[in-house]
Amino acid sequence: LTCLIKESELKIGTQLGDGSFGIVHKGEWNRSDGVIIPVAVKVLKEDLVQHQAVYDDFVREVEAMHSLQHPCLIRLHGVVLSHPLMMVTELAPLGSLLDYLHKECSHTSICSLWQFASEIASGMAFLESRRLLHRDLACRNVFLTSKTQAKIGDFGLLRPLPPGSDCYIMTEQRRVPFPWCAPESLKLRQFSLATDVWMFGITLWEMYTFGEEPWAGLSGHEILNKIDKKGERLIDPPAAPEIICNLMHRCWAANPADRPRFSQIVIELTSQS
Ligand SMILES: Nc1nccn2c1c(-c1ccc(Oc3ccccc3)cc1)nc2[C@H]1C[C@H](O)C1
Repeated sequence: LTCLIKESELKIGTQLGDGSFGIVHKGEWNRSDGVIIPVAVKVLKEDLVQHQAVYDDFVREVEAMHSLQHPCLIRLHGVVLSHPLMMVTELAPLGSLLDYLHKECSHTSICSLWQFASEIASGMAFLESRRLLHRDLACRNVFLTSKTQAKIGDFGLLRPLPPGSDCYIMTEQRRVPFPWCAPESLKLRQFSLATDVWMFGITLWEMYTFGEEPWAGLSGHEILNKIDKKGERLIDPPAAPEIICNLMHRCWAANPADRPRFSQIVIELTSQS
């Protein structure tokens, strides 16, 4: 494992919050070359890697994540194979985009949101180019390393697409974020590059509503009924420019094949800004 970190190299500080799969602390990593790096340390929940098979699977995933380097992805520096496991990653001093939107609320300028949207699309286009799914794209899993830099995190238990197929049937009992899910994910537990695009549309909606909860108060069944049977979609956020509303609706096309690819979305968001 190329990215093993010894527990003795880590100094764990204050708790930053409760991320997905575990608690996150601020920390310092005393790298073997003597450089001290500010990091975030995700202490994974025990039950996550209980069984040896899951543990081995996870260690393989980490190898894949460690190899992904992109300016719009939170860098995974390595893991500490302690009990519980710890993931040592790049620190995002401004925390999650969701918390930032709630705190800053409408003080976040529309052009900052546009810049964040372009950066998220760019990070997702990189995952798409490696045929890797995120499966849990949402504002809670986007982090700010500065007021002008958003990075995607928690591409944690991403699953490489089975060779030759373009969708992944979800099996493990991982909790599914219903309000962010495409109809085919809710109906058939299918996840694909196109379902990541649907989730990007929901993430855009979260951004331009400054962190509102999509389909608040509805059950998975009620959401599926609305988006699948009735073809309903979330209300256009008043703060969203026409072009962003148009993009959201294309990401929410009922037929996955009609949704844009991230490579296309990046071109639209960067050429217009
Ligand atoms: N890196 C961070 N910096 C500051 C605050 N943070 C970070 C992470 C965080 C997110 C994901 C993660 O694990 C990864 C990252 C990349 C790829 C795979 C897993 C570690 C920390 N989580 C938080 C806080 C926000 C949430 O409330 C907990």
